[in-house]
Amino acid sequence: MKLQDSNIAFIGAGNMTEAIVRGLLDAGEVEAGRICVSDVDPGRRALFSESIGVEALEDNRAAAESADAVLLAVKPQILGSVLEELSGSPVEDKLVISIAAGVRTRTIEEGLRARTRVVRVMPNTPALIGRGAAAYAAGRAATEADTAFAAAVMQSVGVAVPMGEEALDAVTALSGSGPAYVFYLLEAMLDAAKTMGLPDPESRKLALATVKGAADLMGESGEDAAVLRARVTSPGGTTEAALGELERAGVKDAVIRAMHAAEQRSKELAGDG
Ligand SMILES: NC(=O)C1=CN([C@@H]2O[C@H](COP(=O)(O)OP(=O)(O)OC[C@H]3O[C@@H](n4cnc5c(N)ncnc54)[C@H](OP(=O)(O)O)[C@@H]3O)[C@@H](O)[C@H]2O)C=CC1
Ligand SMILES: O=C(O)[C@@H]1CCC=N1
Repeated sequence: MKLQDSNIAFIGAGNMTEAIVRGLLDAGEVEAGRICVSDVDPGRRALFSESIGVEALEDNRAAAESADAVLLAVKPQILGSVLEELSGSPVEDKLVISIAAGVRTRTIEEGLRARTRVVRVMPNTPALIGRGAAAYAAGRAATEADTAFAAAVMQSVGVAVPMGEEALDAVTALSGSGPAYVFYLLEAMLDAAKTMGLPDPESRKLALATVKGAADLMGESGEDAAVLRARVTSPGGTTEAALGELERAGVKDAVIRAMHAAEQRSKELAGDG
């Protein structure tokens, strides 16, 4: 099954579906006519049909039945009811890709059929601009072609790496939730810049270039974060003063605790926390 020749249905047309669909369309990987979404919210359906230009239905079964691959993108807490709705339909014989945090491929197989081909993916929202980071793992009945298809969807909106399913809770904590940690840091940096009297548009430009530049420097140099941090930190200088505050406030430990909390929450959403 080739990505360009396939019809994809997204069940749940929320933030993550919007990021992936807009990312796929912008990348020119899939024609709008091959994408259908379904959602309970008329406002979301209107956004997809009117602004994004793809079919948007209220009926999950109808959306899924006309597709070659069905991407489950509702909240983990309501995935069970959506699986009930889809069970006994032709969806059970299609490739099912789930992006729901925590929910195991086995749970989806049990909700549909043991031989339903399931691939679980953990994406993130920068997929919207083709800069997503995703990891994926195959269920018991998924073929290599199925895994390749899910990988192709995610690679067309960013980087995608295969992982054992047992790693996906940790991946969720790292890259699934990760953009929020960076936005949190940016919020704080920009709040501080404002209190120092810096003008908004310039602060935003400088802060974004700093975060992107630091990430790219680490990627291109291949150096560890600690080495690059040391190169910024002149003895007795400004960075040392700043990092001292971060250390005293226990920020590094808090980030570590935050990621463990996200991983734990992913396990709880799976029902085995
Ligand atoms: N946002 C992110 O960064 C990431 C999200 N994910 C996963 O993606 C999934 C979706 O997350 P996200 O897009 O943020 O969530 P959203 O809440 O933005 O989107 C879910 C959408 O599904 C709708 N919905 C609710 N019930 C049904 C139903 N029975 N049938 C069809 N649609 C329904 C919701 O409507 P309403 O709001 O009215 O309930 C909402 O529009 C989650 O499982 C999450 O774990 C994974 C990685 C990253
Ligand atoms: O917060 C969440 O549960 C989802 C999964 C990863 C990012 N957003």
